[in-house]
Amino acid sequence: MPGPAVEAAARSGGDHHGGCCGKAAGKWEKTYLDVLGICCTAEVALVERLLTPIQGVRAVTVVVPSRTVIVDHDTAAVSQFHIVKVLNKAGLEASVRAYGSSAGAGGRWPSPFTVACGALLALSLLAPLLPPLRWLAVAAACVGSQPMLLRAFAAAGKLTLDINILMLIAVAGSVALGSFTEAGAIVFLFTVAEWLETLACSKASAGMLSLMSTVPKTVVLAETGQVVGMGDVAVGTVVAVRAGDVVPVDGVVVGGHSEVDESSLTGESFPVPKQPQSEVWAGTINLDGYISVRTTALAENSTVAKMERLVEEAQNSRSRTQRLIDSCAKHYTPAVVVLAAGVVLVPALLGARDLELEHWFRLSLVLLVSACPCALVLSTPVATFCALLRAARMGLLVKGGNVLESLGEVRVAAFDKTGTITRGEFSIKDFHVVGDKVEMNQLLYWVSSIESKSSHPMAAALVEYAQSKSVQPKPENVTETCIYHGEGIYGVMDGKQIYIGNERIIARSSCRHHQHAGHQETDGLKGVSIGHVICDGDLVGKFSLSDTCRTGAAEAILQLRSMGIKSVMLTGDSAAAAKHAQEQLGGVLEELHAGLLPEDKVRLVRGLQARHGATLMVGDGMNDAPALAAADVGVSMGLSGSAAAIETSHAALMSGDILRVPKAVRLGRRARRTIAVNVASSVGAKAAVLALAVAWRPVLWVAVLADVGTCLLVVLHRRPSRAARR
Ligand SMILES: Nc1ncnc2c1ncn2[C@@H]1O[C@H](COP(=O)(O)OP(=O)(O)OP(=O)(O)O)[C@@H](O)[C@H]1O
Ligand SMILES: [Mg+2]
Ligand SMILES: [Zn+2]
Repeated sequence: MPGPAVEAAARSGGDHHGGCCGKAAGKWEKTYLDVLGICCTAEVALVERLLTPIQGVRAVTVVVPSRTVIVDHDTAAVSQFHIVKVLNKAGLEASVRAYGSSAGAGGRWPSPFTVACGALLALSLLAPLLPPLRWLAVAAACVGSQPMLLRAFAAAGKLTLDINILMLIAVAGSVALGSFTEAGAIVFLFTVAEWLETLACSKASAGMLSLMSTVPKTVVLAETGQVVGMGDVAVGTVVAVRAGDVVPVDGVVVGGHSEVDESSLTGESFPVPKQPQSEVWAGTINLDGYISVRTTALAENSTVAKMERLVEEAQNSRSRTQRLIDSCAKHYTPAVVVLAAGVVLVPALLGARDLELEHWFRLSLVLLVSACPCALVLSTPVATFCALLRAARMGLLVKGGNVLESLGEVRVAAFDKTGTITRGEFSIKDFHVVGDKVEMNQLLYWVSSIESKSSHPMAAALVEYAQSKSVQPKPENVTETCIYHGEGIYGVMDGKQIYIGNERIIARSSCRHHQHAGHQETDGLKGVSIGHVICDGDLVGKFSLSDTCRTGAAEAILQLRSMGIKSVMLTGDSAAAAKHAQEQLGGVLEELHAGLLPEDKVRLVRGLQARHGATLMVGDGMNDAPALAAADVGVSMGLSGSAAAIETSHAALMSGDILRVPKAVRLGRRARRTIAVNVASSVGAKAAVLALAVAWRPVLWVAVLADVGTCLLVVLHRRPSRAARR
């Protein structure tokens, strides 16, 4: 394992950076930094203002709940250590996260400032015995506020009003009022709370998917045994993967047999058997056996790299609630600071003196301390961050906070049949020629060669069936193909125009004498899907295939029903096949819609949204993309074909376990509840402190305790519920 190198998503070849900005095509790197000094979104503005102007920095992403800053920069123009220096000059305690290590290495122990502050404060409590000791409280405040001073100056320099400035004013105010102990207590409370928050957040960021850290940087070429760097591997290269190795690339097995642990991607820990033609993914573990794999995607385009980028972007995409809170927070802080100033200036101008003025001054300090909406502003991102991570660990990639919120609001679930409710592994029940124009082997040769061009689950079954009759498909002899979603596939072979598909494709092929008589001989088999082969306008073959429902499909639909969510099936397959699946499920589905074209699915999803509200659609990412995009939450299932699906759907379920769908809805609901509790407690605590200050008397350290206490509560209030853990 190479040393802690930062993820080098080196984009090789004609990198689009080389040209456009006229710089030497540098090596773009993503540096992950732990920045302990981040308290809440107030510091996000500060970090962005510090880093964005640096020459060579292309993008800065701040993930507040894990105190992670991800900087996309050109190493030729700016080194990661220069970036760290800029952040540390502002007292943000930044460090480069070593690759694959658990994040947040720093912050294990309170900083020496905090310990010294605590010790001095404790000594100052002996002041009744020895009065001069009370000055130790001021010393405690000065020692403990070192880090705050640095950040306050940096924030002031960048004209951002952040918690450090407010706290310093409050400390200075209480020293001015002669309550030294209170000044020391504010600093001590604040720095201890910061340290505890850092501990909690480093645990969270340790969970941050650093999947890429599991992917090796070198590969072994299969034919020469030579070890080469990942950057030199082109698509189509055959690499060797020995037992115990981590699969280095996405690819297709071309030789050997083994079992692979895909839990890093799907969250499912049972080993999956792999043989020639099986797909394997980078980041999964080759448990036993030796396989040679033909690369189908380069390192940074691998599914695991897409997953990692997706989780990062998801952390950064703010949900509707969060945007609302952040915009309120932006106005809240300056408004409260102005109010705090007014609360002391007005009485002073009206001639208030001594005790009365002191009361107003204390009240204005309490207002100041309550001015930073830390807890409120953290309430959404922390809960969202943890929920997204938990989802990713169970193989569900959710694209951001608002998708998570929508998951929590779902009222109806629409399921695609093939590959979603059913395994999408068809078996051929019957395959025969019609008429005497074409004999069987010729038919099998045409069908399997043309179907080799289709990614439809039925196509694989038809190709396999032909091979079982020792007919080898020759896709290279297919001179033209066209996929008709919802109908079938068209291909030209040996000068013949061949259509393969369902009823609709017969109409499309303007098949001359299609008699409906054909139905009865194959409809006998219950619930099978019927396929037709038309060659130059003549019906020359028929076949029927059937699929089995996934285990757990009925259970998943029942669980959704127990959560008040109704389930419907939308399928392009025939009504017989849909009814057959419904019987296998024990009739749990409330509605069946069959024989749909992809655009029909979109129309039906919109109908469900209009009738019931938030709609969840679960389908395979390929031909259900429009319906998945139309739903409030479109979940694509299955690891294969997920690369495309990840782009089009709102969430990608990497495993085939349909029981994760109700689990995901529960996760969304739980995240919404946590956010509501966090918002209520942070607003409630501030209101209580202010009410106490006005009604009784303003006590500064209570205000600080309330502020940092609710921050801590929000950060710690993330226990995964038993349900979500199950
Ligand atoms: N490559 C193909 N070969 C043969 N028939 C096909 C092919 N593609 C589609 N069809 C026919 O068109 C019908 C609809 O296809 P479509 O992919 O829209 O739905 P589906 O995937 O079968 O079902 P679902 O909508 O539940 O996923 C299929 O049921 C099948 O009868
Ligand atoms: Mg389909
Ligand atoms: Zn804050």
